[in-house]
Amino acid sequence: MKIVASSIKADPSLVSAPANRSPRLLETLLANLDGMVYRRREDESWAMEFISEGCLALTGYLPEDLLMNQLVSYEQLIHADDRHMVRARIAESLSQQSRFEIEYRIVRADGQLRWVWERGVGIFNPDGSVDALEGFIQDITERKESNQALLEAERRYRSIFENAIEGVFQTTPSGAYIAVNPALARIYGYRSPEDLIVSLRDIRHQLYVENERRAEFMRLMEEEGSVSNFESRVYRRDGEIIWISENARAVHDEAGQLLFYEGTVEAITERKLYEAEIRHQATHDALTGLPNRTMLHNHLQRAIQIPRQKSALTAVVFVDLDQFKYINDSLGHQIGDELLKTVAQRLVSCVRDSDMVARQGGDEFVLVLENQADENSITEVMQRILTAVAKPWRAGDREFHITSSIGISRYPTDGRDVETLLKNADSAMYKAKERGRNNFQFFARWMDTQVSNRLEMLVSLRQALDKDEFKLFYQPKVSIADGSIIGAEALIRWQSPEQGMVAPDRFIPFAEEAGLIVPIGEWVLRTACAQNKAWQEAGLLQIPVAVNLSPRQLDQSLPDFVRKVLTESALSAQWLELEITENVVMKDAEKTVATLNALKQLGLKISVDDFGTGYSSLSYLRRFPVDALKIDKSFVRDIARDADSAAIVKAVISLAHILNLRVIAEGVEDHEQYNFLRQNGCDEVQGYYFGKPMSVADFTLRLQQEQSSEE
Ligand SMILES: Nc1nc2c(ncn2[C@@H]2O[C@@H]3COP(=O)(O)O[C@H]4[C@@H](O)[C@H](n5cnc6c(=O)[nH]c(N)nc65)O[C@@H]4COP(=O)(O)O[C@H]3[C@H]2O)c(=O)[nH]1
Repeated sequence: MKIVASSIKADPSLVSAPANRSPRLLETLLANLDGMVYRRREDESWAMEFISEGCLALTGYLPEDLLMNQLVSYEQLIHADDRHMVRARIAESLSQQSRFEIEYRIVRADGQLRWVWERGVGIFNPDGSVDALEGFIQDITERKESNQALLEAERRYRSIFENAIEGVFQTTPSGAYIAVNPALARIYGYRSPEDLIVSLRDIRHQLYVENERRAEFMRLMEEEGSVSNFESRVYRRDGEIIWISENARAVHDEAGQLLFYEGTVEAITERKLYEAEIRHQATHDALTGLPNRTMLHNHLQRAIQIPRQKSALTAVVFVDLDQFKYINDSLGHQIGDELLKTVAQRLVSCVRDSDMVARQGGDEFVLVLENQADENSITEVMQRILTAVAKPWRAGDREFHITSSIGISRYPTDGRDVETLLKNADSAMYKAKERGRNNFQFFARWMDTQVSNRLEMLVSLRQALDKDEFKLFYQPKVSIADGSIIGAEALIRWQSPEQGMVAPDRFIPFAEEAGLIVPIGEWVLRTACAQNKAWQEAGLLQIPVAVNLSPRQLDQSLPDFVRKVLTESALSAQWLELEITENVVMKDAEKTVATLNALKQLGLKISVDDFGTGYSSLSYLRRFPVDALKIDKSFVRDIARDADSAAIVKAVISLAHILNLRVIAEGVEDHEQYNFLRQNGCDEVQGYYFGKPMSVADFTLRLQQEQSSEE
C-alpha cells in the first residue's frame, strides 16, 4: 500500500504508525482487509484524501483514480437512486456526532452493481465543524443476494400459504392448530385463520365426525410419519358435514423430537357425491332404485363367505310376477313400470333392513335373506310376500291385481356358490309357476334335471307341431241339475318322444315365451272343431266344445280366423265355446270388447276361466260380452276346509247370476264339494268326480254311454 502516494493529508489515527511499529505493518494490515479504508472530505463530491488498496477490488478503480477525484468522485460511484439516502443518513449521524452504518449500491468501473456496507465517523474540528469523514466500506453483495433469495423464498411461501386453494395447517400432536391459511378457514367455515385457531381447539372431538379418524391419523403418523389422501368426514363451523382429503407429515427437530404436524386439506364433498352417484348408478336399477344384478352377485358372494351362525340358512329367493309380460304388452310400458316400482316397494316392506331386495331384470326380483333360523322362518317371509304382492294396486282410476311365483334356494344345502344358488332358486320359481302360480317352492334336487331341460324343451316344442306330437284330451262338463254331460273342455297334451306325456302347465308358458302359442292355439281350435263335428256326424250327443285361448291369441284377427275354422270344419258356432282367462278381460278395454263382440257375433259362447285368481272385478265384467264364469279349482278345493273360500264361491255364484252369467265350478273332486255347489245354485260342474280329461277314444265311449243311458 502506497500510503503516502494515496494520501493527501493523512489522519494520524489511521496512517501514522506508532513509533514502535513500522509503516510496513500497517500497510500489510490494510492490504489484507477485505474492503476499503478511506478518509474523505465532507464536501460536494466527497473528495477522497486517503484511500486504501482495497479500492481496486471494491470499485474496479485504482486508489489514485479516486484520490481527490482525479478520475472519478466517490459520490459518482454511488448508485443514483441511493445517493440522496446516503447523504441524508450521514448528515443525520454527523448532526448527532455519532457513527453511521449504511447499506447502499455502487456502480463499479466495469458497470457491475454491487451492494456495500459502509461504517464511518465524522472527524470534527475543535469548533465543532466537520473536518472529514473516515471509515470502511465492504462489499456485501453476496450476503445481500442470499438474504434477498431468502426473502423471496419466504415471500413466495407466504403467497402460496395465503393464496392456496387447498387448506394448509400446522397442528400440535395434541390436536390444536398452530397455523392455518385462509383457505382452510374457508373450507371449515370460519371467518378467518385466527377465528379457526381460537375456536377449533380439539381436533379429535370438534372436527372429525368419526372420532376414530383422528386416532387413525395419529397411528399413521406414528408408524409411517405421514398420511396421504386421508379421507374423512368433518364438521364445518355451522355443523354441516363435508368430506375432506388430507396429506400431512410429522415434522421433527434435529434430535428427532416431534415438533408438529403439517399438511394440506382438500374439500372433496362434490367428488365424493359424484363418486357415490356413479357407484349407485353402476350398482342400482334406475327404475326401482333397488340394487341391480351386479350388486346382487357381490352381496351374495360376500354373504356366503362370511362365517355364519351355526345351522343358520341364507335364502336366495327368486320372485317372478305372474303374467307381467301380458300387462306390459297390453296396458303399456308406463303401467308396467309403475307396477314394478310398486312391487319393489312392497318387497322391501316385507323384509328386514339387513336383507337385500334386488332387481334381476324384467319382472324378476331376487331377495337374499341372511341368518334364517330354519325353513319356517323363510316360509313366513314368503307368505308375507305373496300377500303383499297380491294386494290390489291402482293405475289411474283402475284397480289391478297381480300375483307372484317364488322359488327359494338355501345356502349351504342347495348350493355353495352364487351361480348354483341363483340357478336353483330360478328352477324352483319355474316349479312354482307350473304349480299354478301365486305360490312358492323350495328347491329340491329333482327340479334340477327337469329345469335343465328347459332349453331343450323350447327347441323340441318348436318341432312338436310339425311332428304332430300334440294331442287333445277332453273333459266332460256336467249339468249340476241332473248329472248329464252338457259340454267338453279340450285340453292339450304333448306326447314328447323324450319326455313322455307333458302337461300343458309345463309347456304352455314356454310356448308363450317362445311365441309359439299362436300356431299351437290355432291347431287346438281346428282340431277341437273338427273333432266335435266328427262326433256330431257319428250321431253322438250334440255338445259345445270349449277351447282355451291364450291372451296372446286374442287380437283383431282372431274373429276372422275362428270364422274360417268354423267354415272349414262345418261346425255350427253354437257348438263352440272359447275360454279366456280372467286377465284377458282387463286387456285394453276398447279393443278387447270389440274383438269379443266380433266373436260373439259369430254365434259362439265365451266363458271366463280361473275366475277369482286374477284381478277382474265382477262389475267390470258387465262391459264384456261373456256367457259364463268358471270358478277356479283352488276355491272349490277349499270349500269344505276354508270358510273364506266357501264365502267367495257363494258370492261369485249369486253375483254372476245377477249379471245373467252361467257359473261353472272347476276341479270338483268329491261329493261334498258337489253338494255344496248344488245347494248354492252353481249351474255346471267339471272335475275328476265326473271324469278326468280323456283321450278321444275314451271320450267317444263316454258320449256313447251317455247317449244309451238317455235312451
Ligand atoms: N286337481 C284337479 N284338476 C282338475 C280337475 N278337473 C280338471 N282338472 C284340471 O284342471 C285344468 C283345467 O283347465 P284350465 O283351468 O283351463 O287350465 C288349463 C289351461 O289354462 C291350460 N291349457 C290346457 N289346454 C290348453 C290349450 O289348448 N290352450 C291354452 N292356451 N291353454 C291350455 O293349461 C291348464 C292346465 O290344463 P290341465 O293340466 O289339462 O289341467 C286341467 C284339468 O286337467 C280336478 O277335479 N282336480
